Amino acid sequence: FIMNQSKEERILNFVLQHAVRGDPQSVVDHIDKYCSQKEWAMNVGAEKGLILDKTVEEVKPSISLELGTYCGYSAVRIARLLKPNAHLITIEFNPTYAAIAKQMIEFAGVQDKVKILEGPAEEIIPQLKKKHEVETLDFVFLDHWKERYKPDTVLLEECGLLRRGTVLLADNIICPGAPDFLSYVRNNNRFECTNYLSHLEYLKVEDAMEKAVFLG
Ligand SMILES: Nc1ncnc2c1ncn2[C@@H]1O[C@H](Cn2cc(CNC(=O)c3cc([N+](=O)[O-])cc(O)c3O)nn2)[C@@H](O)[C@H]1O
Ligand SMILES: [Mg+2]
Repeated sequence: FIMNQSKEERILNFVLQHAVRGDPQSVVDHIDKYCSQKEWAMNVGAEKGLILDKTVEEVKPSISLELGTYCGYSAVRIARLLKPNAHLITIEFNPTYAAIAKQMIEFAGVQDKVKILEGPAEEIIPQLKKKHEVETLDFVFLDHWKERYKPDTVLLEECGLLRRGTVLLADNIICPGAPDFLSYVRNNNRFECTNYLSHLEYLKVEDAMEKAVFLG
């Protein structure tokens, strides 16, 4: 247990030392092993990760966006399921976390499918069309600050990044909770919502994910 390292560095080093390079499933499994046995961390985890997997397999997105990269656990989890030539853009505003995630994504061998953009989502979302050649998004995974879920959803719509059928999937609907996002999408007749009850990563605490399909 190396004290002068951050928890995120210890997670990365555990993966670098024990997981199989180039094997995204091995990276995902080793992050889950470390965070369930040694130190809790806010990765979406294995149980909610299955809901994420099923949604990605259902949508078969060509262009996906993730808000809140953290150590890259869900970026690797999503990228491992993407079809050839499909891409994930993931936004992370903490440079230390972004550097960890970059190494995690490269070790997993999915770096050709993932683009990490550093900065606050509210600044980067308006740049996606012109600067990052995005037309519209097929899939969005929300896992950043919970009070940003609603404003950034409104921003995505205002920037013309949602099209009929774009699927949003939001983590932590119960814990820590995103009440304004939940009431916004559930009371907005332009979203079709589904709730998936689950548990908080690595704990017995209840949590849920919300799927909100944009109806155009
Ligand atoms: N506006 C933003 N733009 C870009 N990145 C952001 C933004 N806000 C936070 N982030 C980044 O998301 C990452 C992860 N993150 C996520 C959160 C919010 N998520 C949680 O707080 C959380 C908390 C618990 N929990 O407390 O049990 C469980 C979870 O699954 C969670 O996602 N805060 N930082 C961090 O690296 C942060 O820099
Ligand atoms: Mg989360």
